[in-house]
Amino acid sequence: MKTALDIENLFFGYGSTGILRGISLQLAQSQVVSIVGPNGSGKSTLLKCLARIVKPEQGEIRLFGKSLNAYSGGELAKKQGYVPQSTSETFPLSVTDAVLIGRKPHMKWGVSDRDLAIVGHVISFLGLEPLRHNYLNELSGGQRQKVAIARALAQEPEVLMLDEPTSALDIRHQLEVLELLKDLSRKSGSLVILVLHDLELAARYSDQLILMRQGVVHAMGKPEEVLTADHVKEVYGVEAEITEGRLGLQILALHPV
Ligand SMILES: Nc1ncnc2c1ncn2[C@@H]1O[C@H](COP(=O)(O)OP(=O)(O)OP(=O)(O)O)[C@@H](O)[C@H]1O
Repeated sequence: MKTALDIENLFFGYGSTGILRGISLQLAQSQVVSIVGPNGSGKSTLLKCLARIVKPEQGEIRLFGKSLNAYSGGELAKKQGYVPQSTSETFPLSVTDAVLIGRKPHMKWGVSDRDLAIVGHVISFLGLEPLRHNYLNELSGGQRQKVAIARALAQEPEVLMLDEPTSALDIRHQLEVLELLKDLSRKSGSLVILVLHDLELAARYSDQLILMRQGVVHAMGKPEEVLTADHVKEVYGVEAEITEGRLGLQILALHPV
């Protein structure tokens, strides 16, 4: 499988505080990769570096073989999409218009029939049809989160990054969104990178996990290789029993160590 992202010896800090400390990864297309790890371990910061929201102090990120810095804003927006952790957008913008913004990198002279078709498709795919004329400020937190995901999907990026995309969703919508993202990676060959806290859902829907601890990659690989009782203890400081369940790994967190 073709490498989509190649990250080499990445360092980043806010001010003088080092946050990411020498991260190297190669991520191929057509898969779901989830970044997991405790609060403050640098998951969102890593995603922000990959989305070029913040600039690493040291190291190199290559997207399809080309330095991330060498992409123009327009080129980058066609290749990758990013959904931040929380979206507090309350502009007086309808759901349809908000999703249509995702098509902007592809528009030439205006909105095409194809743009409208993609927007309509994504809206119905995410079950937002009944809300399509509603304004963002009339939506619940979970509905707004779905609109942010819909916009990123409408962008049709080859690399889609989502920071805790299911944090505001109920269990049914969590499953729906994660199924949809997995499907996208399979059908369109996209690389989907998620930051997730729920280890069981991460294991179930991801091809690979990146387990972070204090700004470094503690372990990376298939979910069953990464989510071992030893790793959970080392990284989260929790004694856990991990078993193979019907739908994937089941993690019973016993007590802090
Ligand atoms: N804008 C900022 N300015 C200064 N420090 C920051 C900023 N954003 C994050 N940090 C710090 O960087 C560290 C890593 O934060 P980051 O958000 O990447 O962690 P995370 O693993 O995503 O955490 P969480 O699971 O709590 O969302 C934390 O110690 C945080 O306090």
